[in-house]
Amino acid sequence: MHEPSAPKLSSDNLELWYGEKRALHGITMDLPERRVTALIGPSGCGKSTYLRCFNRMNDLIPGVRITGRVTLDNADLYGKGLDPVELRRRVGMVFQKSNPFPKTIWENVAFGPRILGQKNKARLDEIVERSLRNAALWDDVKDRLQTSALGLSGGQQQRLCIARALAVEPEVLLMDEPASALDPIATARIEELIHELKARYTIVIVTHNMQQAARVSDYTAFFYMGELVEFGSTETIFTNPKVRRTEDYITGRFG
Ligand SMILES: Nc1ncnc2c1ncn2[C@@H]1O[C@H](COP(=O)(O)OP(=O)(O)OP(=O)(O)O)[C@@H](O)[C@H]1O
Repeated sequence: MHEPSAPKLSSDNLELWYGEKRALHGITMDLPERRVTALIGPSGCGKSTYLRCFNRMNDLIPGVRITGRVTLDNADLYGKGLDPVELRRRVGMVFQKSNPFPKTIWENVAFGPRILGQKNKARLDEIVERSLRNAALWDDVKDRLQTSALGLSGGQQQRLCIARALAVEPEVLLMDEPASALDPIATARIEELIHELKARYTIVIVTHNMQQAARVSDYTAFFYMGELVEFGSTETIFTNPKVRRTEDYITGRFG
C-alpha cells in the first residue's frame, strides 16, 4: 500500500506510572512520518496517556513517573536539554472538546505565533489566513475574523483549534478523539481534513470509533490494559489481525 516511511516518533519500553498505578507497560512502537496512526482500545487502556507522552503533557500531572525512551526524530524527549515549550511547538495537540479562547477568530490563530515573538501585523495576517485555509475554515470565516470564536459551530470551533495548532508550524499533530463531540457532517469534514493534512504532518489520533480508525489511518495500534497488543497497517489490523483479542475488539465482541 504505502511506501515505507521513517519513524517520526518512537517509544522504546515506555512505562508510565500515576503514583502507584502503572498505566503503560513497556510500549515499544515506531510511528511513521507523514502518516496517520490511530490508537484504539477500550476505555482506560492508556491511549490518551500514551498520546500525551509525545508532547510531555503528562509532566503537568503530579505523581507521574516515566521510564524508557520516547523520541522525536531520534532525539530523546525526556533527555536533558530538551525544552518542553519548543517541543510543544513542534508537536501540536487537538482535544476532544474544542477549546477556543474567548477571543476573536483572528486572535485565536495568531496567539501562538505572537507568543513566539511575531509582532508584524501583516505577517500575522498571512499566518492566520494560511492556517485557516489549511484547516478548511477560511471560506467560512474570512468575513468575520474579528468576531468571537465562540460564535462558531462546534465543528467550526474544532477546525479553528486545528488552525491554531497549525499556526506555529508543527511537525506532528496529536488528536485526542477530535470528532467525538461532533455530528456526522462535522465529523466527515474533520476526517477529510486529516486526510489532507497527512501530506505535511505526522498525525496520531485516539479514537473510539472503529470506522473512523479504518477510514482515516494508515497504521493502527490496539491497546489493552496499558499494553500494546498489536500494531500494524490499518488494513492488516482490520482484516487480518494476528491476535485474537484485537479481532474480538474490532468486531465488537468486547469494549
Ligand atoms: N491524571 C491521572 N491520574 C491518575 N490516573 C490516571 C490519570 N489519567 C489517567 N489515569 C488512569 O490511567 C489509565 C489510562 O487512562 P487513559 O486516559 O490514558 O486511557 P484511555 O485509553 O485514553 O481511556 P479513554 O478512552 O476512556 O479516554 C486509566 O486507568 C486511568 O484511570
